[in-house]
Amino acid sequence: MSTPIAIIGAGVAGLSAAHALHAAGLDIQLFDKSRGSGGRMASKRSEAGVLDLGAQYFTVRDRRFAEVVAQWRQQGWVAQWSPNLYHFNRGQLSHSPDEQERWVGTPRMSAITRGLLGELPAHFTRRITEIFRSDRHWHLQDAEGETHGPFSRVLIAAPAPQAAALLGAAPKLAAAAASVQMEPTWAVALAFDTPLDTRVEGCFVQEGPLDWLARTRSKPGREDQPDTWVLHGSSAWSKQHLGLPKEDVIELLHGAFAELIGCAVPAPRFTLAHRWLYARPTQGHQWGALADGDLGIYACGDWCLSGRVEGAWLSGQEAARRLLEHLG
Ligand SMILES: Cc1cc2nc3c(=O)[nH]c(=O)nc-3n(C[C@H](O)[C@H](O)[C@H](O)COP(=O)(O)OP(=O)(O)OC[C@H]3O[C@@H](n4cnc5c(N)ncnc54)[C@H](O)[C@@H]3O)c2cc1C
Ligand SMILES: NC(=O)C1=CC=CN([C@@H]2O[C@H](COP(=O)(O)OP(=O)(O)OC[C@H]3O[C@@H](n4cnc5c(N)ncnc54)[C@H](O)[C@@H]3O)[C@@H](O)[C@H]2O)C1
Repeated sequence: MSTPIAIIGAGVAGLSAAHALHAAGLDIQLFDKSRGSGGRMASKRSEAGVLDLGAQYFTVRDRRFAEVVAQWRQQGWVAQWSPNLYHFNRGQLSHSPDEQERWVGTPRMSAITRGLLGELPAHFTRRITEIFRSDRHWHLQDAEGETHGPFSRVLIAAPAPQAAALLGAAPKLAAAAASVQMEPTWAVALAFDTPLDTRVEGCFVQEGPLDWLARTRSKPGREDQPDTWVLHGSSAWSKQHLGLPKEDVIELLHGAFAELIGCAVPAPRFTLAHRWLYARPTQGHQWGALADGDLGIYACGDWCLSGRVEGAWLSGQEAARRLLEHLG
């Protein structure tokens, strides 16, 4: 058996790379600090059903991604979502239909990463704190003080600030990752006993504290759920209110929602708030992935491309391609 490759991060990018490397016949091992896969495309189980707190849907622009999404559809991992779309601007809620194809995981966003993970070897609740070289191989140190290895190569698929912290052995890659600013997003979920009397199923909000809101049961595979809504704070608002207690965030975003939705909004029977510290890069890049083939260190993630699900998947593919190219 060959010395395996370590992949840090089991979000879309890490799993995209893992798949490509596994398909090429290489041994890989995934490490993630969370309890499961998905990263920012994770879904949370709650007493009000499953909630997509991060990525809400994805669009497809790249041909290679279109091909893989067609396979995911055949496997039953994704379906098209055609919400009754609105936008809110200058105090007005307006119907805003368009022709864009939008996709969601079924019956939850995390079905995609769960499918990609399959039987791949993975270690969860392992926050990697250091990557070091010894005896011509790489080793990982985790937050519990445990060491993992040896590995022939290491691929880091974490958000840019977290990747930068692990890239000490590759200063040029570390500098590139450290140059990427990522902004936070507060996400709030509200569940109502009586369905809200509105036709809105998704809304782009262009002013005030909110950026986006979606009605969960309008998404395929979630029709039987209670009437839950996911609200996202804007980057500016989320940054300004980063340290606010969750109860206050819920109260403020619930208030903003009630003001714009245009129907009576009773007290929710269930609420939840989640803070995404590194939700989105402030700008896209065209790096594809970062690589130092001599050292055997690679980095990928949405921040290397578009800051979206598609960018994350493509970046994972590019990191794997460059690794395989270096292997010859
Ligand atoms: C609120 C929100 C809404 C969004 N909406 C959309 C949308 O509608 N459409 C869209 O296309 N995109 C959306 N996005 C963006 C999309 O979710 C991301 O682009 C994509 O999921 C990023 O995937 P990734 O694999 O690059 O990173 P991540 O999903 O962040 O995966 C990185 C993984 O690395 C792990 N990790 C980090 N550091 C360590 C460490 N030291 N040790 C071990 N593991 C570590 C993390 O736990 C995580 O699982 C949204 C994001 C957020 C936060
Ligand atoms: N909140 C966060 O942290 C986010 C991190 C990363 C991405 N986020 C949002 O994801 C979607 C995905 O972008 P996309 O794939 O380019 O989607 P899109 O549907 O094409 O929308 C892009 C952008 O265009 C505007 N828009 C699109 N359709 C309409 C419409 N029918 N009416 C009005 N405006 C429309 C809107 O501003 C969209 O944001 C994207 O929403 C990221 O914000 C969140």
